[in-house]
Amino acid sequence: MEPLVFLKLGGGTITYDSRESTPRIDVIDRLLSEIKKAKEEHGFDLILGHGSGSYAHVPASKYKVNEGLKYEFSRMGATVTCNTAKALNTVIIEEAIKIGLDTYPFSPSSFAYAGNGRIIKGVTDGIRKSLESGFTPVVYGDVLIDDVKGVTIASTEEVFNFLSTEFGPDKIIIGADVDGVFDSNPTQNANAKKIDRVDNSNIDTILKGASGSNKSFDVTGGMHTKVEMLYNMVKGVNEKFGKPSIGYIGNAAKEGVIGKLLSGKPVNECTEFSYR
Ligand SMILES: Nc1ncnc2c1ncn2[C@@H]1O[C@H](COP(=O)(O)OP(=O)(O)OP(=O)(O)O)[C@@H](O)[C@H]1O
Ligand SMILES: C=C(C)CCOP(=O)(O)O
Repeated sequence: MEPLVFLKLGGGTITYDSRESTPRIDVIDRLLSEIKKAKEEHGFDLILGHGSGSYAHVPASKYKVNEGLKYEFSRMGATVTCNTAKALNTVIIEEAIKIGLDTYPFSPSSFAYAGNGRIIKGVTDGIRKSLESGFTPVVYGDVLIDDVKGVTIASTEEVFNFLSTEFGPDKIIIGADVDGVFDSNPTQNANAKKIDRVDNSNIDTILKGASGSNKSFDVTGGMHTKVEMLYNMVKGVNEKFGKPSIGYIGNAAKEGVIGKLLSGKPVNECTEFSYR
């Protein structure tokens, strides 16, 4: 069996923040090419995920989708948000087709079910079989039907968290628009210092310095949620599968960083996560 890697392409990297529902096609193509090359050279299995950026975060925030079916507009808002998330997924798949990367889309709204904001059930046979058949399955942050709230938002990290308990990935990479995790928000504090490693010894301190996203429309918690969920995934794989899993938050906006992380080459623009 090949090593299994999860890779998220952050919404802030693959879309324009200030232009609603506008993809950065050049960045998407570069990242997909880095992925294709690394896969051809190193032969790992990959589950690819992508955030929503200025696509679904905008209606999710406008229609307060995370509050569930509370308002008269909630059902329509959930459908618009779900459809908008799918629209970016369609762009990613179209670009992968052009580049020759064999992807296959899996919408979390169709395979996963939530309970009070967390995924509690999901059918993953199709994802497993697609991996065995040589595809790169592609998932994304989506709207899910929720047992308690009616509907909820599941970030790509939440989807990865669920899939990590099923598949036990060896490596989990979160591609963001910063060089990793800093001791405070680097886009607001020029003196912020980058953290090279996160593990059992410093996770609590690091979480204190990791705040939300800079984007006004973000509904999934920014860097704080990423740090918390990535650490928990790495820990969870270690405990459930009895093997190490290594995590990275790295700068997907800088050329070559994702390719190197996928290939196991040294990278400065990242923070490494482990559990001992
Ligand atoms: N301690 C920190 N270290 C690094 N970045 C931080 C920190 N605290 C806050 N941030 C902010 O978090 C942002 C990354 O989170 P954000 O949710 O915007 O990423 P994203 O890749 O667009 O993800 P998503 O796809 O979930 O929207 C950075 O651009 C930065 O402004
Ligand atoms: C806003 C929606 C529907 C999903 C957000 O997912 P993320 O961009 O991975 O945080």
